[in-house]
Parts: sequence; structure tokens; C-alpha cells
Amino acid sequence: MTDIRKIAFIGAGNMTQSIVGGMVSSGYPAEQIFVSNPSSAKLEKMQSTLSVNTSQDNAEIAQQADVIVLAVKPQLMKDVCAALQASVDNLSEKLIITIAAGIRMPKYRQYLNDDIRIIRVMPNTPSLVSKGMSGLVADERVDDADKAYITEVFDGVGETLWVSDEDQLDILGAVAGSGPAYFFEFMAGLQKAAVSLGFDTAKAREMVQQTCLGAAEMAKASELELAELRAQVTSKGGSTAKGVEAYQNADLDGISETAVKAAVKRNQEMAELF
Ligand SMILES: NC(=O)C1=CN([C@@H]2O[C@H](COP(=O)(O)OP(=O)(O)OC[C@H]3O[C@@H](n4cnc5c(N)ncnc54)[C@H](OP(=O)(O)O)[C@@H]3O)[C@@H](O)[C@H]2O)C=CC1
Ligand SMILES: O=C(O)[C@@H]1CCC=N1
Repeated sequence: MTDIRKIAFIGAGNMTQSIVGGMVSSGYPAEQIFVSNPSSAKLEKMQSTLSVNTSQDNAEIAQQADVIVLAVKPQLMKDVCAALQASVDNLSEKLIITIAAGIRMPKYRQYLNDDIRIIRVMPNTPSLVSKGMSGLVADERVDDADKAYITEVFDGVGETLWVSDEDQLDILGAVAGSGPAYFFEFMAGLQKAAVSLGFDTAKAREMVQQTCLGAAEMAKASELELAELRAQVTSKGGSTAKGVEAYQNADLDGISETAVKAAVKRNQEMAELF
């Protein structure tokens, strides 16, 4: 990192723990990271495992930070922002990052202040193991130094993709933000199948996770189309063809499209609701 700023995470939930864990592993100085949460257990864990600064007072850490990351559930965002607006000086001098799904930038200007510099980031939990995929979109008031800073932070925990507008961020969120959940669902199904045929859970899990990891790494390393990689596994008249046929008969592509569209729709609904 070339540009180290004091960064305060409001909310110490799953996503903050993934991002901060990945940041510390990638060398971001823990003493420049602040995390707040109403209850203490998650803070104590983060303090002891990552040596970051913690507080149960959002305003206290926001006040001293250069960058504020809003990482609470969308339904709490309005109240959390209102409390910050009432208690933190010079909000417009700070860079505001929000990772909440759905809620659009004009709402934050309404809740915080008209002059804020704001970037929306849509990360995912594999940030914890530095394999995250984060989408970003910035308000026009954000300058190149802010963009470079936040790109470097999220590149440190995986890969980043800037998108042109918030509609695209909703789609990216439905694919990459939610994607790990779809993937775990699929993995759990494979694991259950192995168990139902006689393997114990530990062995079933090992074979599923290593297979998925290998396939994902191969897809990333290869320039071949995914269909070609699939064809390489599928011997003519062999066993894979029968398995793939079962997935195709159940319309796996159609299921994925339905899932992504449902998640996009919910992002749009949350934009209206919160
Ligand atoms: N999880 C994911 O994969 C992704 C999540 N996101 C977004 O990240 C945000 C957080 O999600 P996630 O981490 O999963 O949610 P979690 O519920 O795990 O975390 C939210 C945290 O906020 C805390 N909190 C509640 N009230 C306040 C408050 N007033 N001030 C400060 N903190 C508060 C909660 O504390 P307590 O538990 O003690 O009440 C909890 O620790 C959401 O907006 C979501 O849309 C985006 C991309 C991916
Ligand atoms: O489920 C959610 O709303 C958030 C956004 C992407 C992943 N989790």
C-alpha cells in the first residue's frame, strides 16, 4: 500500500470481518484500522486475532478516521447515518464507503450530507482469504486519489472491477456478492450426494472442496471457454456425460438465471425500501 489512511468500519459483521481479515493479511497496518459494533463479542475477537482498534461507539471511530466504511445491514443504514450526521464533524472531508446492497448514493447524501464523497463497493466474503471479487462505483465528487486508494484496499483482498453505474452494481452484487452462497449451496448438494452413497461427511467435504477449488483455478488459468473445459472432462459414452445430462435436464442455466434475476430484483427493492 502506498496510501495508508485511517479507516473506520461501522459494523463488525461477516463482511467487515472478511475485509479486515484480508486487509491485515495483505499488510494494511492494523493500527490504522478501527471497527465499531454495538455488542462486544465480535470486537473482542477482531481485537485479539487482528490487533485492530475497536469501539462500541460509532461516532468515536468515525470522528478520527479519514475513511468511513458503512457496513451495517441496509435496514439499519438510515438510522446509523443519521446518528453519524448528528455527531461527527467535517463529514464532507472524509471519504465515505458503503458496502450495503441496494441503497443508492442519493440516499446517503440525504442521510449524511449533500457534499459527501462516496464510493459504493460490493465485496464478497472470500475477501477473507484474499480471493474476493469487489465491484465499485463512485460519485462524481470522488477524485482519482480516492479511487486509487480504495482500489488498492480491495485489490489487497482479491480483485476489483469498476462499473459504470449503480444498475450494474446491482447485477454484479447478484452474481459476485451473493455468488459464494450459490456456490456453497451447490457444494453442499454434491457433498450430500457423496454422503448418501456411503462416504463420511469429512471425506465427502474434502473431495468436493478440492474439486471446486481445482475447477475454479483451472477456469481462471485457462483461456478456453467454460464449455470447452467441461468437454475436456466429458468422455464420449463415459460417466460424466450422464451426470452433465442430469444437470442439463434440470435446466441448471435457467436456475442460475432465475437466481441472479431474483437477487437483482431484491437489490432494486432495497433501494426503494431503505
Ligand atoms: N455478507 C456478505 O456476503 C455481503 C454483505 N454485503 C453488505 O454488507 C453489509 C453487512 O452485511 P453482513 O456483514 O453480512 O451483516 P452482519 O449482520 O453479519 O453484520 C452487521 C453488523 O452490524 C452490526 N450493527 C448493528 N447495528 C449497528 C449499529 N447501530 N452500529 C454499528 N453496527 C451495528 C451488527 O452487530 P450485532 O450483530 O451485534 O447486532 C453486525 O455485527 C450489508 O449491508 C450487506 O448488504 C455486501 C456484500 C456481501
Ligand atoms: O444478501 C445480501 O443482501 C448481501 C449482498 C450480497 C451478499 N450479501
